Amino acid sequence: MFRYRTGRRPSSLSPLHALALVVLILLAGCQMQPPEPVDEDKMAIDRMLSLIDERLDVAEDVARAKWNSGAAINAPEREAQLLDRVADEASEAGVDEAFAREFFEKQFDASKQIQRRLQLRWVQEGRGPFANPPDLAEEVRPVLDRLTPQLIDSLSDMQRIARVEGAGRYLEARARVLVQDDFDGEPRAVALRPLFEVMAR
Ligand SMILES: O=C(O)C(=O)C[C@]1(C(=O)O)C=C[C@@H](O)C=C1
Repeated sequence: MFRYRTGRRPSSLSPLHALALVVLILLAGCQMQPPEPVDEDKMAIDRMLSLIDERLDVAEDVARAKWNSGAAINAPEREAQLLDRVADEASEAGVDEAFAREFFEKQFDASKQIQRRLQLRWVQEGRGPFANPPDLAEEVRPVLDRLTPQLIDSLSDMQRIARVEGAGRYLEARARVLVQDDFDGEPRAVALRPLFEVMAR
């Protein structure tokens, strides 16, 4: 038969010991919290990620324009032109030129990955030309051109935040929320690589 046992068990903690234990657990908990960037830095990281996502989104318009015109996905002369501008604007903004260059090269690579994967899909589907493709020179590239100075501005924030403890961890967590993961997240990983390389974990 079930019997409720009364009386103190020999191993019971005294109230003082219990309190000390609670304080110790709380202290350990505080120490285990990984360091986080301050709110202002978090907002700057979110802004950077949103801009990267916006730029990746433009790749589909580029792919549609090129699908109809038959232009090559790789456009090295356009990349060179953009990189010249990036170098000028980066040095004006105090952003390390090599960092800015590497960052934009990876954005081009990510865009080309998306364009190739989309066009491959359209080939497999036996797609014809699009009815209303966007105009590459008049409509699509100007969108990318407007993003360039904003991205450079954001790179200057990233350069400042790079040594902040926990910035890399925050970047990683927020990237999963704010940046598209199309095509198994490969273009996203490519676009973010230069940031992960500089961010403190
Ligand atoms: O403007 C184009 O033709 C694009 O394909 C876009 C873009 C870019 O991301 O800026 C990507 C790849 C090209 O090699 C050049 C530029």
